[in-house]
Amino acid sequence: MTAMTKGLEGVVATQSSISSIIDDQLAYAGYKIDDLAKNSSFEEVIYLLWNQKLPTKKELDQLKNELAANMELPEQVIEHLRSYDLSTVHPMAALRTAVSLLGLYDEEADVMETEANKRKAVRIQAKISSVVTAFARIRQGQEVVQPKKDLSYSENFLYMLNGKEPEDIEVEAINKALVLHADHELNASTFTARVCVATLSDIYSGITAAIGALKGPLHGGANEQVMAMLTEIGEEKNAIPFIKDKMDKKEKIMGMGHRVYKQGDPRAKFLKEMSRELTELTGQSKWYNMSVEIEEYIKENKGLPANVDFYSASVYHSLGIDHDLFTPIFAVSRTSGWLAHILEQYENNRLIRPRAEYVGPQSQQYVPVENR
Ligand SMILES: CC(=O)SCCNC(=O)CCNC(=O)[C@H](O)C(C)(C)COP(=O)(O)OP(=O)(O)OC[C@H]1O[C@@H](n2cnc3c(N)ncnc32)[C@H](O)[C@@H]1OP(=O)(O)O
Ligand SMILES: O=C([O-])CC(=O)C(=O)O
Repeated sequence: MTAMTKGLEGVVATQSSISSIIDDQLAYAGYKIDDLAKNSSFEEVIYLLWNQKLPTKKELDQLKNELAANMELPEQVIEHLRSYDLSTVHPMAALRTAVSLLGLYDEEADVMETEANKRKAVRIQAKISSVVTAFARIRQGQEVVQPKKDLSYSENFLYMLNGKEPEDIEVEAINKALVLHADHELNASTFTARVCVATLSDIYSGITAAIGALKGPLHGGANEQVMAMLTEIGEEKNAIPFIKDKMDKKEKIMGMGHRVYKQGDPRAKFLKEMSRELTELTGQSKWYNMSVEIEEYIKENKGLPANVDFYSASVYHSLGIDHDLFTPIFAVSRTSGWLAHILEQYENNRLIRPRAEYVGPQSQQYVPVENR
């Protein structure tokens, strides 16, 4: 057996052609994230991740149409969302449950053939944003908004969330955020998805498991925590004393640090710029200013860079999105990467089953319960 590495740091656990992090640069199927963030639609990125090539116009149009055509949720799923205790259920828990439930209404859920899995990938990607937006509206006591077939994925997301067609700047921000969060090599939730389906379990189980992993605050859940921290800080003048105090108590600063990037997360600069623009536009620059102060302080004193979750918080806040929907938006985007990895895993599968180094007591003598 090889030596144990805590948290599997640095362990190469699979081969993949979907995304790469080389010299702190992220690329999807060889295309730099900088180029994709500037030029791509989310639908184009979905196609790229699933096929490892950019689509032709015809292929892109076909995927866009298929996604728009599959966004509507089964009525039973909407009814189920209505049945939750809406005052306490976290949207990530609702999403995790609803995706599992969607599998019950997909006749092909357990058909393990490649083409059926690709069809399910389209259906899951299409419906995931409808689940998030339906839940968000139901808990506000609002009607569920049905998607429009002529809108893009990002437009439909905002339309279904807010019940009105979005402004260009909102669409641009959401599209960029979806592109930037879509895939990230073997992060914890993607690894979870691959472990799950490597048992030859179904695609809905893989996505449900991945949502559970993304929910945690050390992973996707950090973006909500960043906004909670900024809200608690309240004013720019409080930022550094607050952070100093947290560091003295050895508490982690959410949105800072990364397992792989030690110099900087290449996605963060795009979110930082969006945060600057959007907070200025909404007259709420304090969120951006505070974030910059925290980023600089942590970099200087702890050598840690901001990760993708840090500035996404003030971006989504500026778009008027509820804070507990930040991680579900991450999930909507990352579903495209999870699905790509699940399809790749099925194509070249082997059970994922590492070993544990046993450190507990050995050679214990069994004592009957009445003598203990
Ligand atoms: C999309 C994403 O998932 S991006 C990550 C989102 N998560 C967060 O933002 C949560 C905050 N960040 C963290 O908890 C970590 O940086 C992680 C989980 C992202 C990476 O963790 P790891 O690679 O396991 O690093 P680990 O937690 O072992 O930290 C190493 C050292 O840096 C410190 N450190 C790491 N992150 C932070 C942080 N955010 N704030 C303060 N200190 C930190 C640790 O306390 C530790 O210090 P020590 O050696 O003095 O004990
Ligand atoms: O790769 C990671 O460990 C976390 C991350 O940044 C992501 O999933 O986008």
